[in-house]
Amino acid sequence: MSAAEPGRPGPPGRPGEVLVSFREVSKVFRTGSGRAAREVRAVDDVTLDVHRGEIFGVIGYSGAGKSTLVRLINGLEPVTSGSLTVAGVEVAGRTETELAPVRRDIGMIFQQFNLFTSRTVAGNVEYPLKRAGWDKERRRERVAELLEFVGLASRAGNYPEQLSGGQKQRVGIARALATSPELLLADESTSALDPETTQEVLQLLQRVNRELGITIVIITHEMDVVRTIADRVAVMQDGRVVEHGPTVDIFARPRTETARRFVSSVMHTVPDERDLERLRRAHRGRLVIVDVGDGIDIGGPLSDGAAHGVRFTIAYGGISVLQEQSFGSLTLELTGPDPAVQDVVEQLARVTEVREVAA
Ligand SMILES: Nc1ncnc2c1ncn2[C@@H]1O[C@H](COP(=O)(O)OP(=O)(O)OP(=O)(O)O)[C@@H](O)[C@H]1O
Repeated sequence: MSAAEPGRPGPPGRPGEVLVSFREVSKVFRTGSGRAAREVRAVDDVTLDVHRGEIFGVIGYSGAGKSTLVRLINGLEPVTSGSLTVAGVEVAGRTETELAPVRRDIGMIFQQFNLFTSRTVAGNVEYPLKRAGWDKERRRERVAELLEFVGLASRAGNYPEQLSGGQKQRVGIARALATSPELLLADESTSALDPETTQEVLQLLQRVNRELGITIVIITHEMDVVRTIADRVAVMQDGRVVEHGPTVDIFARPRTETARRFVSSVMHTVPDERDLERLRRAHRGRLVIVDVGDGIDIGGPLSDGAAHGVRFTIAYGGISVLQEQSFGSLTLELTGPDPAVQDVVEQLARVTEVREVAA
């Protein structure tokens, strides 16, 4: 298994085929000894599939277990229990020697780039090729090809300290791609970058995925990163995957409080506590938050309500488009006779998710 090289179109990938499979995977760190002994369940009973050819996002707050989850994939941390396979090969319980062939097919990039400061840009990219035993001429060609792909051909002789953060990450990406891995793990790869540079690096990762057919698992605490490039996403909290699915579904219908908070950090369609306080002061009627989007018809219940003396006002909300689907939420104030308002709320609940704003 080996991904296409820069310059050549990559395989389109076979959507749906599983590349990484977690089955009831846990990772427990044990620190200290005697009375100071402590156990941290960094990854707790995770069952999850990453499909070949996709960009899979892992989002969570600090300490949720994202880095540990991803480090299990290439065996940087051994699994405590459960089964974890990469391209059908079991990773759990393997020795370092047994892991070597699996690792050859996995590249990794890091938040702090982890470049060798004493080597040039070309030297950094060449390093994994040397380790893999490539001869000098092939290494030279491959390095040139990779630097061309990431747009740094003119910086081959520079040292990392002469580069911007975004350029350093592009060197990190070229180095990670050197031996044509099938899977790229990106650990907070844009967290040290400003918003504009973040977009540049994300666009490059998108090209790595689309043009070279490389599957990407990207860890982040920024929902904007997920929105920009992830096809599917897992939301982590306290070591557990509390929600996962296509990015559009998580955005359109977040089911857990954690996912809702991440979505509202970029969507601003759901009022936060401060907004709610203001809304309660400004609106005396019954306030409900309803999810809206393609295929959700809230017009029916609202027109029926109007026929029974219920008026509605849009107090807050918005609608956006992601991957060609529209979704969002509206906060409605309903006024009128109590039984008729109650009837409208029940009718709305039949067509969409309705959350009541407590008075
Ligand atoms: N080597 C280790 N020894 C002991 N505990 C660890 C170790 N690595 C991680 N942990 C603990 O495991 C939990 C999950 O950490 P992890 O770094 O995976 O989370 P994260 O979501 O990636 O957080 P961050 O975004 O801050 O890196 C934390 O409680 C952390 O302190």
